[in-house]
Amino acid sequence: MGRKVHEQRARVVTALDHLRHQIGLALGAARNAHAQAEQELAQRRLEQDVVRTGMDRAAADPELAARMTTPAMASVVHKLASVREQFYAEWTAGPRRLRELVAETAPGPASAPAGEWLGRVGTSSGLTTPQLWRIGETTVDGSADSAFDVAVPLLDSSHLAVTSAPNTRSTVDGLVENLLMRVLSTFEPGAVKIHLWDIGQLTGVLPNFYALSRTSAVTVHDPTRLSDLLDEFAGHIRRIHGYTMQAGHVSLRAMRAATGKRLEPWRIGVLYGNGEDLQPEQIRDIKRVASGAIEAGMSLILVDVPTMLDGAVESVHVTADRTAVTSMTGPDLAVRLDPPLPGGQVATASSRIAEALMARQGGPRTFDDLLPTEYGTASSAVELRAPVGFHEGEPVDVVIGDATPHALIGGPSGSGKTNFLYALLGSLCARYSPNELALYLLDFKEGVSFAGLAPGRKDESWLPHARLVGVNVNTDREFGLALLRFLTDELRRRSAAAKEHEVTTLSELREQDPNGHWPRIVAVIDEFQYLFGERDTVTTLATSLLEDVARRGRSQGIHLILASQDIAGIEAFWGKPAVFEQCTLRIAMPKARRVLAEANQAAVAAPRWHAVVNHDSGIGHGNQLAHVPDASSGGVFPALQRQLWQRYGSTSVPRLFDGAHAPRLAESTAFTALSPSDRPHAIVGQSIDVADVAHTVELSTAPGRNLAVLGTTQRDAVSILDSAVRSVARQFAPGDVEFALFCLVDRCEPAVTALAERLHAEGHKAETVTADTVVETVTAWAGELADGSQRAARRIAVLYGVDAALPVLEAKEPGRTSGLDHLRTLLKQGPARGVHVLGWWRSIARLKDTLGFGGTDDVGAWVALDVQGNELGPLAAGQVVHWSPRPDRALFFDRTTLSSPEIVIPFRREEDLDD
Ligand SMILES: Nc1ncnc2c1ncn2[C@@H]1O[C@H](COP(=O)(O)OP(=O)(O)OP(=O)(O)O)[C@@H](O)[C@H]1O
Repeated sequence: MGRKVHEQRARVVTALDHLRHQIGLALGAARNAHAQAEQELAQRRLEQDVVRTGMDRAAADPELAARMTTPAMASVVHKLASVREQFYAEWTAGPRRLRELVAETAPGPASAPAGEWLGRVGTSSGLTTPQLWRIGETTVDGSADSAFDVAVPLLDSSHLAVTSAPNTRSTVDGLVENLLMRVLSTFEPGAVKIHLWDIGQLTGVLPNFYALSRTSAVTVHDPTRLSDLLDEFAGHIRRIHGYTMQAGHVSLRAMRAATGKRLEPWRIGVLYGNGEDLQPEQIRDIKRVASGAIEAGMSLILVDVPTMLDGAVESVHVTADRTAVTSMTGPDLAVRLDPPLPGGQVATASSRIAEALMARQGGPRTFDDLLPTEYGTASSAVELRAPVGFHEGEPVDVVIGDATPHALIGGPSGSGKTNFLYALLGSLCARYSPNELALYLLDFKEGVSFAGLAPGRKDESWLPHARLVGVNVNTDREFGLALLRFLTDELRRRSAAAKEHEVTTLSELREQDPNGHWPRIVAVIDEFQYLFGERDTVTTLATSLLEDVARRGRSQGIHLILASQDIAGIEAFWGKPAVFEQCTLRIAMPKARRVLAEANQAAVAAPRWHAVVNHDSGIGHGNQLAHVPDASSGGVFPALQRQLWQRYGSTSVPRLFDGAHAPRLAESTAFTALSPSDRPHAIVGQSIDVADVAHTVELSTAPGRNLAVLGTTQRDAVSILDSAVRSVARQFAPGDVEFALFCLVDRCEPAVTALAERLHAEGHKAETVTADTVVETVTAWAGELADGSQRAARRIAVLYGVDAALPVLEAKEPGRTSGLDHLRTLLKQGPARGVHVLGWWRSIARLKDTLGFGGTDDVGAWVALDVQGNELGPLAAGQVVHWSPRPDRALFFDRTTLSSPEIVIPFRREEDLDD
């Protein structure tokens, strides 16, 4: 038993010894591995520390030097030395390559030393821009040989954020001035606009730019008005973005490349903060502007404005005098900034660029500068586009088309509205032929502002594009209605044609119907608020017609230009927002109010002879300021008109409607066009209409085909009878008509005699009847009606002052029918037998007396002079008649042709013209 136990124990002890040995071995191996790992770690740490510090600096550092000289670290030191050797062997070419790169992408003033360019005016037209702009240099190993340029991207590429250590403002200013001067000296003047804003300074931001700040190249903004500057930038971005996208380009740069034209200047906004946070909304606006700016050719340089911009932005942190670190070169390289440019030389260079810019923009432009070299070559199929003025030497266009179908022009009296209209009309008419553009011009102002566009006494020429010129229509609001009616008729005609050709727009119609005559129509209504001047049916009708034209005109190429003294004009729109909203083109003359959007104050600040042209319904970002050349002083417009007239003049003459001018029968188309007819019409007076037409009464055989002239105004009454008789006479050969002129009022005798002589001269039979023979004549004429025989000739009885003869006519002799009864017979039965009465009654009561109980049916047509509307109702089928008598106008009603009475202008007899 004892031996067995002993053997067992010995086995255990042996096993344990073996185990201990094994553990000892394992532990020894682990210790070794650990020691090796620690050494490797120390080597890697040393390697890292040396790389971070740099070999040379590490050797000078006691702690690092001690570590490096440890024998265990020899391999590390050796490796680093060989890597460094190899790197420097390659790097010797590095600075050269970088220098070449900068020279290539930052040519000329963008990187060259100032002595080579400072003071010279740039020449690049700005189709492309340098990609980098030098700000300084740096070196990796401190040696001059390995120095290379440090340059930053800016235009079309990036924003720049500059931050500064305390007391480095002069270095920062030097950096910014240097950069801006390189940019300004690269391009021809005007290609870059710089906006300076400094939270702490009203003036004195970059004072060496003073000369440029008097031009549009540099604008210094009020420190309290950052939001205005940001709004302005946002407006430019929206506008530029709008038109580049519309033309199918993603950015201004892409559009420039595609079109080969520099359409806009680059804009650089330099914002100096003070390192403290701006207001949250200002930060938000800066970020918003920054995010869309690059595509619109705008870059921001933010100095000590603590914000992170999205997208492309490079940074420069000025650490000490002329020293900075930049995002281009990384945190390890200290950049030596270029020395500030000599202040005097910068000021001189600024003056030179400013002078060159002013010379380039030219002095005040003239009307001739608005005109193209070749006239009449533009097509209006898509739109009308013409410059109307200039801004900093560049033309400012007005576009009338799909997006801006109608225009509203406002400005106080004398602010140049009429001049603007002339500039616009001249610029348009020189570009578009009368086949492309037709004008309808109406001026409600007293005066004759458009009269020169129609043929006149002084000048035989006219504006060939003008189809209608209406002047002095301030009391003839109906003429405005007539124009609007004409335009709605034209709308209808055009939409019918469009339907027929299965198209919807004018440009498509013109494509489908190339031989059709489809000019764009522009109707100008100056002082249009007169249309809405009273609470009456004219206003109601004008409103609905105007809304119709405004809504539907766009697609049919019918455009309105409404001009007014601001307040009055805008108030006229109250309750008619449709028209106002459709006028997306707004033109505000200086001091115009309410024409632009409420918050848009551009017109307040606009200088004299300028206009704010806004194609965005008056919203601020659409503002384009334009100096409008003088187009209205003597001889300027007429010179163009004469050239255009010589070119196109043989086309039809525009109609001139002059409300202050009494029309003459002999000059009226309605009269001159008359020829013999078996359906004679008596002309009563000129219509208030777009076409040169007259109101007439057909003298047919229907009952009631007689005419009554009512009122006391002898001159007009005589004129109306005169034109009625002369027009009838013109429609008959001698012998086919007979006239009896009843002179019942002595004062009419000269007129009656003159008319009789005229009729005789024309070969007509015309007897003169006086108060003494009136009864005898009507009795004879009535007798002839009664005997039933049909006369070959028509007979016209013309009675001047029937009321004066009533006592004689009413006189009754026993057993005989009175003269009055015979007259009644003539009125009642005459028309059916070719006998008509044209009579003048000086009061309605006397007319009623004449007609007796038979009612008014026998007078189917009447003309009222100084008679109030309410007296006329019974003569107009009981309708309410709105009529307040006014000089030289009359109210006409013919129940067979008119639904309600209309205004006529009596023709003036030649004998009365010198009144
Ligand atoms: N751009 C301009 N350059 C030079 N003179 C101008 C210019 N614009 C207007 N004028 C002159 O100023 C005067 C008033 O201009 P205009 O008649 O165009 O003003 P308006 O606004 O139409 O005034 P109103 O409503 O009283 O007729 C005219 O004598 C005109 O010749």
